[in-house]
Amino acid sequence: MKLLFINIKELLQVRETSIEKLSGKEMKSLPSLNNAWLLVDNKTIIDYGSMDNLPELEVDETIDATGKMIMPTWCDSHTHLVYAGNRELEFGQRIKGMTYEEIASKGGGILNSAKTLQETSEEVIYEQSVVRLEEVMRLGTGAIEIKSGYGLTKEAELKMLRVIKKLKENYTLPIKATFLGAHALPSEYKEKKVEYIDYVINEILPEVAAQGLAEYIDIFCEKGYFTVEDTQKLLAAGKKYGLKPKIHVNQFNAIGGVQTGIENDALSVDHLEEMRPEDINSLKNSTTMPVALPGCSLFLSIPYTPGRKMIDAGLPLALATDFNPGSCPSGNMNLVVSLACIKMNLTPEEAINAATINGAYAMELSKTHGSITKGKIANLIVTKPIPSYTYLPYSFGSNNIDSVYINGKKLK
Ligand SMILES: N=CN[C@@H](CCC(=O)O)C(=O)O
Ligand SMILES: [Zn+2]
Repeated sequence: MKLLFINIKELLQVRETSIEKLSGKEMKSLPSLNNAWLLVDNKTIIDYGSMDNLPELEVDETIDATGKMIMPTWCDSHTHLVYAGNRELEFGQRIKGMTYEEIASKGGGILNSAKTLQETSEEVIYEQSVVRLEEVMRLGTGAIEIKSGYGLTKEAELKMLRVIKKLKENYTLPIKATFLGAHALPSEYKEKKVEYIDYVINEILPEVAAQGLAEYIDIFCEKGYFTVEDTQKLLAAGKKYGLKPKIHVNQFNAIGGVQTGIENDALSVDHLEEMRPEDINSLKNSTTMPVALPGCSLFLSIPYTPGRKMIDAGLPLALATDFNPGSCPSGNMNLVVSLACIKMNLTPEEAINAATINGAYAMELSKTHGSITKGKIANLIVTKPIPSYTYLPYSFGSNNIDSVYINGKKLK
């Protein structure tokens, strides 16, 4: 099936050669082609060029994209999209003045979601997750990472990971699974944190690995949750099973988790709302991608990751949603890109790079996704007619997406 898009107002994120990621000043440029055509064969990007030089091509379908832009789909490298129920009651409590930490310390927060998930059947969790996955795909997400971490027992963690596996089987976009057994301390383990970490390492992790249910391992390295020592111990154990780290660090406090992540060759360190100069320095010359989650900052009214400062220091940066019931009940990458510009002072070019190619890197997908490059997978966003790509982050809250293609196929 050959598909030809013609009269594309601007083809964005066009990279002749495949790149892994962009850092510092490189993020300023978003290469594009005006008045372009794009040829897709089945699921692969075959060729592109200017309409001034459109060759004679035999195709099955021609799509006129007059006034519209085409770009790679968003790569959302940090989500908790599989969960049960919601936390709207806590939303009300926060509006009345309680903090996220206070709610968590009273048994709400992650433990609340874990209780609901434990009591919900695998089928129902799957059905609820499908609704969210299809929604974010229609919003332009074409590659996604999903974490466990609302199970907190062997049975419930495996149940979550099986739901992720079923999503992988039934949807054609790439989905990466992360094991986040150390997301919070279950109440049965209060005052017994060492025992819980040992339970995660000795009981759950081997089963996750044996069943091939995860690519990555994660931990919430934070005051009141898990320490740097817990993080070191868990990541070392994960390594034995070939699980690379992608970890939650520096959300409320900077306690050294960035360095532990880097020392353990973390693919990414995520959140980073609280960054010390030494955290920025440690990330220089590392292969670890820093990931900002501005939707979480918006929803919890906490500081935004100092993305401007980090890019100015020469670092790469990826953007992701953190889609979860407690700190960011939205999986809308378009909003994330707007927030990165409005609240973190990223330019539209930097934000789009962070949400495409750098997001792909944070899921080990940059060889196949994240840019318009010959041979890459045709996961595409076709915008509505818009004046420029700056209009995407500028018109925050508007849906500028006309259609989305996954593996060269238009979503219904
Ligand atoms: N901070 C840790 N985990 C999630 C929130 C989980 C929750 O509140 O349910 C996050 O990334 O923000
Ligand atoms: Zn998260």
